[in-house]
Amino acid sequence: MIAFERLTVAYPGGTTAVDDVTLAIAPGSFVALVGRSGSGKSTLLKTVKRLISPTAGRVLVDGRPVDAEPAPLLRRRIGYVFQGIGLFPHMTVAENIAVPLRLDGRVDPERVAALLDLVDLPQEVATRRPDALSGGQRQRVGVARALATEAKLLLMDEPFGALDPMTRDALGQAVRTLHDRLGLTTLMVTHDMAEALLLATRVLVMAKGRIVADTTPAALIAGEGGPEAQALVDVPRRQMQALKALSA
Ligand SMILES: Nc1ncnc2c1ncn2[C@@H]1O[C@H](COP(=O)(O)OP(=O)(O)OP(=O)(O)O)[C@@H](O)[C@H]1O
Repeated sequence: MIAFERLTVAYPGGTTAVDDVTLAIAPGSFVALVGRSGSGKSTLLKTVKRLISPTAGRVLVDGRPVDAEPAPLLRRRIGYVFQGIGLFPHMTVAENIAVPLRLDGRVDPERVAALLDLVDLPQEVATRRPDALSGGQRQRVGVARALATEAKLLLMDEPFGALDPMTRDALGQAVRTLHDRLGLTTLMVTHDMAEALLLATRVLVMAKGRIVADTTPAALIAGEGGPEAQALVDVPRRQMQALKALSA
């Protein structure tokens, strides 16, 4: 569904954010992209939606280079959820969800209602503005909007970053359920290795612009994937041990 071929992104200041990355993501997979701050995760993700152009190499979606069609057509096929969500504050929830539908020329109140159902939001929030919702509810609106045009590819950049742990956990599970139910291909950037291990079918670890581990959650928990990956897995592992020690 996505292929990166010898992809390099160097920013004008001289930082090579993505350094010669080659990998393919199969349809239906839920891939978590983890790594320390500044390792290049967001930059890699943004090249899929053509928000950033590569310095070298190319990105393919559905077997076609992303620059083979006008950007709006490409973007319509890709749902994108990020931490700040970017809801329009002066529009109602329904209007926000309808933005991609309007661009498509097919605003339909029934579709908006179905999307609210899909993300488990009550219909009564449709007429509220985003500032009258909780952070978790706003994030659900972001997911509904991302899926409005029936995109099969979902990109998420720290989608639950600003949420409390219980809301974060519930939303993570909800997105995984939607992924399974709708047959999506999902690529999610997260700082949280526990979240990656619990939600993803495959985990990519980035360091200094390179993919340094590409494996399954089970293999990572078994101690595989190399030192960078294990440094990240060690965080939830140590927390679990500390909790066990407390209850002993
Ligand atoms: N617009 C930009 N101009 C110049 N350098 C940039 C730009 N955006 C990102 N960078 C640099 O590129 C590198 C990778 O940044 P990127 O945001 O992709 O990392 P990240 O892994 O997503 O980080 P974080 O987890 O903190 O969001 C960093 O060194 C960053 O400072």
